Amino acid sequence: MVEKQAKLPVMEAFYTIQGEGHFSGNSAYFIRLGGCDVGCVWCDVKESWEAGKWPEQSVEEIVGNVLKSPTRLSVITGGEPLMYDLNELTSALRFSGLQTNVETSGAHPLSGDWDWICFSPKKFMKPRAEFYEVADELKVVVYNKSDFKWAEEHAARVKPDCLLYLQPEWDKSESMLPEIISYVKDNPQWKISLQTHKFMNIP
Ligand SMILES: C[S@@+](CC[C@H](N)C(=O)[O-])C[C@H]1O[C@@H](n2cnc3c(N)ncnc32)[C@H](O)[C@@H]1O
Ligand SMILES: Nc1nc2[nH]cc(C(=O)O)c2c(=O)[nH]1
Ligand code: SF4
Ligand SMILES: [Mg+2]
Repeated sequence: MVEKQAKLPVMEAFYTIQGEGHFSGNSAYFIRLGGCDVGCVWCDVKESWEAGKWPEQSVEEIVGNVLKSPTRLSVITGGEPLMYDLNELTSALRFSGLQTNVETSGAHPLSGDWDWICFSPKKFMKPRAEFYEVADELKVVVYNKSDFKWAEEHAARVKPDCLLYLQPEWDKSESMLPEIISYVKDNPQWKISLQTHKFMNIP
């Protein structure tokens, strides 16, 4: 019997520098899967939302492209990548010696074997309870002052060793970055994550 291979809608796949969070500054190969139903009003990749717009690729094709780059770090993002069962993709990536990192809102069931889970919960769709157990990094986007209290509610639920990041919403940076700086000085368990790729003008 021939096993059916999973196909996934790939919006784009690119070799760049991880711009955000704990791995910021590391070279990384990004795989951006199309499709998201979370609906964040400030989402910086709204064109990803409609899954049907993007060509489907087999796991073999996806991994083959990653291996053309010299990096050993893969980052699966979207869209919301966990709208799909990612077991097959992550096993193939790991089999090829790649580190598997994911960027997720946690609004869909967890699948896949991950070396690093960046959990970025959203007000627009309640995250699932399992993500608090597995998150390596909690990355809360700060859009207004009420988001600090909201961030603490999630921080109270993650594992004690989960790293805590506040990331300014890109268009609100001018007003919110000073607030974030002050908050982190008063609450040093938090760190700042900036979208450094946007300053570097890279993908
Ligand atoms: C585009 S999302 C894709 C992955 C997943 N859907 C999620 O939201 O985590 C990648 C990261 O960018 C963040 N992000 C999206 N729009 C942003 C914006 N306008 N400013 C700052 N961060 C943003 C998200 O919170 C998430 O951490
Ligand atoms: N360079 C770079 N770093 C990133 N970190 C998270 C991103 C994402 O959109 O998931 C992202 C992205 O789009 N580009
Ligand atoms: S969950 Fe992620 S991809 Fe989906 S709308 Fe929110 S920021 Fe955008
Ligand atoms: Mg991005």
